[in-house]
Amino acid sequence: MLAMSKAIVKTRFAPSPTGQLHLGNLRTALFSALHAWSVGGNFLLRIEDTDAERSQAAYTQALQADLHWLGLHWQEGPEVGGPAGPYLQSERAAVYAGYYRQLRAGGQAYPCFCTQEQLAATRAAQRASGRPPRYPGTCAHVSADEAAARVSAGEPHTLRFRVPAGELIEFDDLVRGPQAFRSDDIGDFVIRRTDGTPAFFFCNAVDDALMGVTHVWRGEDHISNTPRQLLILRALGLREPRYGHMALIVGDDGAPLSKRHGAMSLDGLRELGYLPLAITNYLARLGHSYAEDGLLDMQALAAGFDPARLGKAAARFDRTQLDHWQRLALAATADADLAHWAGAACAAVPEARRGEFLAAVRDNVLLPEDVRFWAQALFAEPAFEPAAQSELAAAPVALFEAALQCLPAHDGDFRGWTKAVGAAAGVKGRALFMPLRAALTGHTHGPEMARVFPLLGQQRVAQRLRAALARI
Ligand SMILES: Nc1ncnc2c1ncn2[C@@H]1O[C@H](COP(=O)(O)OP(=O)(O)OP(=O)(O)O)[C@@H](O)[C@H]1O
Ligand SMILES: [Zn+2]
Repeated sequence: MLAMSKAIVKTRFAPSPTGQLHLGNLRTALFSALHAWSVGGNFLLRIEDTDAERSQAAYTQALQADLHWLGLHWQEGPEVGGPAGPYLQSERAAVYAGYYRQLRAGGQAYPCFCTQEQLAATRAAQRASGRPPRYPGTCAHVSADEAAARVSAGEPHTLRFRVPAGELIEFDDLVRGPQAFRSDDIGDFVIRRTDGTPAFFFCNAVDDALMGVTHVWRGEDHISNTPRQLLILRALGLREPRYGHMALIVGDDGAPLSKRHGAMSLDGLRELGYLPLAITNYLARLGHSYAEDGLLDMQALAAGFDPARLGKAAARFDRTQLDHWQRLALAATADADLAHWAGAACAAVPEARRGEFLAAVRDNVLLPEDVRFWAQALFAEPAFEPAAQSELAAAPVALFEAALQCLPAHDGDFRGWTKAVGAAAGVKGRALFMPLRAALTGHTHGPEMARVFPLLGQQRVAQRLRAALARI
C-alpha cells in the first residue's frame, strides 16, 4: 500500500541579534511557532548575525532566553541542533560561497565596483529627476575578463544579482492575498557586501530553502523584499516557501516598535513583573482572534490558532489589554509561586508572614510594585490618601473608641469584631466598614479586610485606631 506523504509544516523565527526583543518581534515568533504546532509541525530558530557591527553574542543569548521564558521552545536551531545547521548565519559562509559561485557561473550575478560616492551621486540624480533610486546597471556589462582582472587586482567590490527584465513576480501572500511585482521596478541588488558578508535578501532566502522552511511568517516591513528573494530562489532552483506578511505592532506614537527605536523590550516587561502567560495570551490576540476568551496555555493557543484568522490592520500596543491578561495570569498562579514572583517587593513584610500577606493582597495587585505598595501600607507607615482622610473626618469618634474597646475580645476575628463595634457604636454597613478600612490601611479600597485584620495583628490595629483618633 502506498503511504500518503504529508508535508510537515516548518516555520521559523529569524531575528537579528542587534538588541533586546520587543513585542513586535515576539508576536512574529509566537505566530510562527503556533502555526507549526497547530498542525504538528516544527518551529525553527535561526540567528541572522551577519551584520558584525550591530550583532552581539549577548543579544543572541538574551533572545534565546526570552523565547524559552515565554515557552517558545524551538525544535531545530541553536542549542538543539538539527539536520540543516549551523543555525547562526555567521557560521554559514562556506554554504553561501557555493551558491554565489553557482549564480556567477550562470551569469546571474556579477561583481560591482561602484564606490559608495558613485552610487550616492546616481541616486541623487535619479531623485532630482523624479525617478525612483535604482542601480543603473553600470557594472552589469563589464566583460568577464575585465571583471576577473579587477577582482584579482584586489579592487573592492560587491556581488550583485542580475534581475531579469520584463518579468512579473507573483506570489500568494498568506495574509494579504495575491501580490505582483514587476522585475523592471527592481534594480540589480547586492547579495554580497564588500567585506564578503552576505546581504539579507540572499542569506535569508537561501537559508529558508536549505532549512526546509515551508511557511515564512514575518512583519510586513519585509513584503517588498519578497520578490527579490523569490528571484534568487528561482535562479538557484531552490524551493520557495509560502510567505505571510503580518501587520506591524505600533507604539503609542503610531510608529512600528523597533529595536533601533528603543521599544519596550520583553526584558523590560519581565523586570516589571509581567508573567509569560500574560504576554503570550496578549500577543496571541493581537491581530488574531480566538473563540475562547479565557487564559490559554501554549498547547491550547496552538490548538486554536488559524492563519485564516490573522487580521490585516496594524495593531497598537495597549498596556490596558496586557494588564487584563496579567490579571488572569496572576489569578492562575499558585500561592506557592507568588513569593518568587514578588521578590523584593515583600521586603517590608516579616518573612514568616509573607505567604499570608500575598494570599491577602493577590487579588488587588497586578505587578510587584503593587505588592510593594500594600507591603508599605500594611507593615510600614500607611500613606493616608485624601479619600481615607475624609472618611475618618466624617466618622463619629465613638466608632473608633468602640473599635479599641472591642479589640481584645476579638483578636484576628474581623467579623466578630465589626459586629461588636457596630452594636456598640450604633453604626452599620458602609458607615461602619469604610472608616475602619481607612483607619487600618490608609485607603478606601484594597484587599479584603477579613484577611488584612489578622495580618495586621492586634497591636498594630490598636496603634492605627489611636492614630485615627488623633487625626480627627
Ligand atoms: N513592530 C513590529 N511588529 C511586528 N513584527 C515586527 C516588528 N518589528 C519587527 N518585526 C518582525 O520581527 C522579526 C525579526 O525582525 P528583526 O530582528 O529585524 O527586528 P526589528 O525590531 O525590525 O529590528 P531593527 O529595529 O533592528 O530593524 C521580523 O519578522 C520582523 O518583521
Ligand atoms: Zn557597479
